Amino acid sequence: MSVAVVGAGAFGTALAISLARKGPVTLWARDPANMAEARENTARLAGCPFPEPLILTGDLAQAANAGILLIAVPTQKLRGFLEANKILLASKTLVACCKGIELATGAGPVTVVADVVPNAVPAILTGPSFARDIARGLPTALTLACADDKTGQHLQQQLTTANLRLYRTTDTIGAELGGALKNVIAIACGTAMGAGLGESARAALMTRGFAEMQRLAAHLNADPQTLSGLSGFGDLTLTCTSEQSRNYCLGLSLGQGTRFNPNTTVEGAATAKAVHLLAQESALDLPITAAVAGLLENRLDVATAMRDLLARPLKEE
Ligand SMILES: NC(=O)C1=CN([C@@H]2O[C@H](COP(=O)(O)OP(=O)(O)OC[C@H]3O[C@@H](n4cnc5c(N)ncnc54)[C@H](O)[C@@H]3O)[C@@H](O)[C@H]2O)C=CC1
Ligand SMILES: O=C(CO)COP(=O)(O)O
Repeated sequence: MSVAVVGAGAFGTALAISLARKGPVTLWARDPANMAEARENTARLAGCPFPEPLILTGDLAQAANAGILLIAVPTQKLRGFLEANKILLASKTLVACCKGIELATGAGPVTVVADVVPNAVPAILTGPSFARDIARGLPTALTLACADDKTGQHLQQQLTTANLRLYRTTDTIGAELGGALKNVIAIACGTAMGAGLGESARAALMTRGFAEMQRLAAHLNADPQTLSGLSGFGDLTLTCTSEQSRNYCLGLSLGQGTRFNPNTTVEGAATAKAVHLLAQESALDLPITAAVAGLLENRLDVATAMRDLLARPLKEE
């Protein structure tokens, strides 16, 4: 079955470049003109030329000729994109390539796809990977989650490349939660590092953040094993420790009190608010997520957030 990538941001472009190394792949962009001339996405992924088999198009109908569509638009834009194009996308295998929880509904990307295009087969591709690493052909391992295991096996075969190794699960809820929540914890870690609180504080936030991820996952009936895999623990590790991460960098600027470019895609910002709301509705204790939401909504400053976290009642690990 042929593959197309829909959405030519950094991640969509990188996936298309990677897949084009093993055969023809179509990349749909809202505005392909500059990329067509340069054969490169200079705005989002400069320095990574398109391989010859990458077919760039601005015509979504052309991309939708493929049976498998990788949808790489930010989570908060996913529903609108699907609504606008659901006739073209009907009956396709739609693989969400985004990490977040929808602010308006508390739903993850797979649920959003299933909601809007009920006759499509939904899946998600997630895990530790910077777009530039994938585009450069560096070794990367990701999680492919699809509730229908037969389709999952097919996707795993189709989307694995020489450098991009996919593991498979049927636990779509666990996979989407891992990818969404690690961004929130990365903002917390960046904030701590930016404020000069040190690497021990970061390790504590990563570990207790992981406990929050597991708590929410259990509440939503995800498989705890999934959170320990690439889409959870793996991506948490990458995102909380690298200045290549936009979520981590937003945190750094919060900690340092410096300006951050508001046009940057930082999925953890809306997700922190969405998950904080969800936790309040379900009486779940997610203190790091609550602190990140408070910082982003200017209800808290860094010193107060840290003091509050340290002053919580002592408990068993
Ligand atoms: N950049 C990275 O290293 C990685 C990103 N991701 C995930 O990929 C998703 C996309 O992120 P990036 O590609 O990095 O963001 P980006 O900021 O580079 O690009 C976002 C793209 O979405 C397009 N877009 C926005 N709204 C749209 C709409 N309504 N309809 C159609 N297209 C629309 C924009 O034109 C842009 O091309 C995010 O969920 C992110 O978490 C996942 C792994 C790695
Ligand atoms: O998801 C990513 C790495 O796995 C990319 O992280 P950022 O969105 O924080 O840049």
